Amino acid sequence: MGTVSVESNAKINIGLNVLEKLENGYHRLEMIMVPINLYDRLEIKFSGELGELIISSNKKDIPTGKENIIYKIYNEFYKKIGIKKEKIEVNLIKNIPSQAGLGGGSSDGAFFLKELNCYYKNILKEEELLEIGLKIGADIPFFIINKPALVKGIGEKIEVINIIKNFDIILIKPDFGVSTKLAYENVLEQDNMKISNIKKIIKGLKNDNLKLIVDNIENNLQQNMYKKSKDIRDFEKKLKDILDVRFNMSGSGSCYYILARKDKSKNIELKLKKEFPSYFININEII
Ligand SMILES: C[C@@](CO)(OP(=O)(O)O)[C@H](O)COP(=O)(O)OP(=O)(O)OC[C@H]1O[C@@H](n2ccc(N)nc2=O)[C@H](O)[C@@H]1O
Ligand SMILES: Nc1ncnc2c1ncn2[C@@H]1O[C@H](COP(=O)(O)OP(=O)(O)O)[C@@H](O)[C@H]1O
Repeated sequence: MGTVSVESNAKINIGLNVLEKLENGYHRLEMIMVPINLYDRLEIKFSGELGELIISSNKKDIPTGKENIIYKIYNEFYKKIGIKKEKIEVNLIKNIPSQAGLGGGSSDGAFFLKELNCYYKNILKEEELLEIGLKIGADIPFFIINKPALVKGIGEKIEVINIIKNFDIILIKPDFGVSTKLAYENVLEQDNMKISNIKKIIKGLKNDNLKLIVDNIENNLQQNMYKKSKDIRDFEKKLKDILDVRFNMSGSGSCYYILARKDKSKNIELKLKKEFPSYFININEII
């Protein structure tokens, strides 16, 4: 019984290598993922009586039925613990852009799962939560751990890394989204794909060497989408014309980010706001 309010944060991928395609159609990856201070909010009301999940949201383009990741988590959780479902109302305040490569849906799902488990007195262990998460979305396990990490497998092998968080993350997003499925399609058939040197990125993160990080970031899904999508090519050209710093796509996009020291990020923000006011999202940090 009662209502809780939970913030679910976004993430960015700092480097993303697609290594091989697996039997189940998913791809084996090697990437760095970091949680950032950009949040959705879940207002969760436990009724104390049997029933179903009712989702409402401030954003009309978000599904509020069984398509919502939160609904999938709800069904899977009760199936796992083997008790009748409780009527729960979730009001989802979306602030993380959708189809952006920021993990918004996956994060909502992961934080709802952690809250459900907490409501049932931590009936499931972390590895059981990770198992449920992975069944529903490859990015969900990361948000259950929710720390800077080297992530492998399809997204389930998570090795937390201690890093120095001493730079800003400037987020920019065009006015279109990217389907994750499309970003993965034929990615391994592209030739001269540049890959991230993940070891050097980790070294840069551990030693606060921003140049070493930035110089070694590549994203295979970005390169795949660049080949497939004129919209992506046009967007990158616009950024290249006004920026003299590297920018990279997060995950399957369409959000891009620039990593910059705090004394530089304000100037970049002003330049972006002047040239493309609708693209600028925020200056964020790793949390
Ligand atoms: C690309 C990444 C990088 O962090 O994040 P986003 O850009 O979505 O935030 C993730 O791999 C996305 O994870 P997630 O968004 O949970 O993917 P899912 O819903 O599980 O899968 C959507 C589709 O993406 C493809 N997929 C996803 C993960 C993976 N390792 N290999 C894949 O091939 C599959 O075609 C799958 O059907
Ligand atoms: N809680 C949710 N928040 C956002 N999108 C959701 C949610 N549940 C399901 N979706 C669907 O998942 C798709 C991808 O959402 P999202 O995870 O935000 O993108 P990305 O995986 O690129 O970060 C959206 O098109 C949306 O229809």
